Amino acid sequence: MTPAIEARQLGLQVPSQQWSSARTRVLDRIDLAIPEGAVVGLVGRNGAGKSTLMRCLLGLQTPDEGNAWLLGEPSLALPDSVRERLGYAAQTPDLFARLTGLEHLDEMAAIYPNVDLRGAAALAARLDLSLGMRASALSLGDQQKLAVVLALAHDPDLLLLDEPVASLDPISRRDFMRALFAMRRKPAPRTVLVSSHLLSDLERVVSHVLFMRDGEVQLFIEWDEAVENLRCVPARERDAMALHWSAAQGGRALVDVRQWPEAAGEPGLSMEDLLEVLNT
Ligand SMILES: Nc1ncnc2c1ncn2[C@@H]1O[C@H](COP(=O)(O)OP(=O)(O)OP(=O)(O)O)[C@@H](O)[C@H]1O
Repeated sequence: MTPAIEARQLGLQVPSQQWSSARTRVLDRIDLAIPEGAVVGLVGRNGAGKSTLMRCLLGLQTPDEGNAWLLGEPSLALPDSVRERLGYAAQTPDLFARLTGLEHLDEMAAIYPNVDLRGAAALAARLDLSLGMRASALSLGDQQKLAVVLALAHDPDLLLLDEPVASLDPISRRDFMRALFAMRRKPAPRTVLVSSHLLSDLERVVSHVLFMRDGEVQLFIEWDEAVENLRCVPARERDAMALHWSAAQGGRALVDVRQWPEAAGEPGLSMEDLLEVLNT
């Protein structure tokens, strides 16, 4: 089956400093195939390249190496038939300051055939967001909520959300994550790529995790499989059997219990453990 999101050898370099010819690699030959219906948590420290990856996947930024495809079509030449099936909320909400939430939805309804105004209003109400206020009058958290409501309004098959809950209060975050989780239960498979630093929130909703560091994909795995088979264990030295090793906390290794059976008794895996071992 065609992956919902695919990247092959996707690479991007940017100038290291304003007046220098040196270049920094922001995306490092990324290969990726995200199956339809996956809800993928994109995790990495600040500057890992998460937003840049999303923009390249969406064709909003042109990579200087490799290619990407969304729903089987090249990211840099997406036909309208695929654009209509995409939803995207950027890290910084991209709104029209003078328009209210309802006016944003009307604008969308004029472009997209299947905008569900009732569903959008219901989600806004669940998130305690007023759709009658101009975007410029909304708090940053409410602007983020509106961006998410808009990204979901036309019931997209593929949703890319860049830190959608960073400015949300805990109750809105919980409601939003529930809405995201409910999407997985819809009959049609729906694919979601969502970046967040709020790992305990992600743990509840994702089917897969994608860890990035310095523009590279370190790990892409089904979360249930990771929880079942991976453990972080104390290890003073790098062992050939370890998948990753970190010198932090006296040394810790990421191991697979099928190759390292004594790790089976270690405490269960959390995303925080994984991030720490993969990033220190
Ligand atoms: N157009 C650009 N020009 C210069 N540097 C850029 C450009 N685009 C991205 N970068 C750099 O690429 C790196 C990755 O940035 P990106 O925003 O993708 O990271 P991120 O993982 O989303 O970070 P965060 O968690 O802080 O949002 C950063 O060091 C950023 O400064």
